[in-house]
Amino acid sequence: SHAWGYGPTNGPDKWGEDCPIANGPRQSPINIVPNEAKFDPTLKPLKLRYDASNAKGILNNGHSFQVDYEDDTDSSTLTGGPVSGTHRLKQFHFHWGASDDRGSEHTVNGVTFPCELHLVHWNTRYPSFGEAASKPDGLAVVGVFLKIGAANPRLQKVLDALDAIKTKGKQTTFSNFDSKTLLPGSLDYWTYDGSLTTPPLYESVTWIVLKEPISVSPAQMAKFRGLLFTGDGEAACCMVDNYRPCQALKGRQVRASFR
Ligand SMILES: COc1ccc(CNS(=O)(=O)c2ccc(S(N)(=O)=O)s2)cc1
Ligand SMILES: [Zn+2]
Repeated sequence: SHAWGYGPTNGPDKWGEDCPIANGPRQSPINIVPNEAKFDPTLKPLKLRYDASNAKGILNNGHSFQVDYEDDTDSSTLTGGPVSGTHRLKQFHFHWGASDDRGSEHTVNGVTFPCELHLVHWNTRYPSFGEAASKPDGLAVVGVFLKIGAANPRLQKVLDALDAIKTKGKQTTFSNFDSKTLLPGSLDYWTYDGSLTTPPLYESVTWIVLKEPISVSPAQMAKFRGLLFTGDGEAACCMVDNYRPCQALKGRQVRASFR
């Protein structure tokens, strides 16, 4: 069976053929309707403590690119927020569009953003990421919207590394990067129970979507769009529109950490 992707023959509307959970009760992403999100005063502030020295490498995985972190100690963690216990940062990656009118996975009142950052964390009540990834409380992903504006200097180190990982399977070292610098000033968030937005689509993610976007310039967006889905020697296919459309809420409650 040909691998999943974002094309006409292997894209999101085909994923259910290999992954029946694609039509499950807690799929992601979703459209967030702020007026229908209930402020929950019991939600704790989000605590993100990241150690720049844990950054390991940057990889073109053929669907996006990701920056991988050492996760053998509790030095880069998410605590508080809607989750209990400690979650370790595993990787961050992005989703983006072929043009600035689309690209994010979550939407807000139907509004799309050109790009969305995902910081993936796993619950240390489980022995490893692989164990946690399929458990209902196994993962916590922080989503950050990117909005067209001034160039974001915090993105530049990541974007400058992309020339070295243009094609699928390429990776290079990437060290000393504090992913906290990618976060906006406010950590106000919406949270809901969801899933991975790519196969295996496990319903294991507590989503934490920040209300405040960070900026990205058109020139910086062009760098994302310079990547390829395809590997060396294959017919080149631009890595764009690597986002899953919004999924049905199916009765889920979205909570807000702010009034
Ligand atoms: C076979 O075991 C596994 C376990 C986990 C994966 C997925 N890998 S992953 O967790 O990094 C993510 C995929 C999609 C993410 S999103 N867009 O929702 O933040 S995170 C693959 C195989
Ligand atoms: Zn993602």
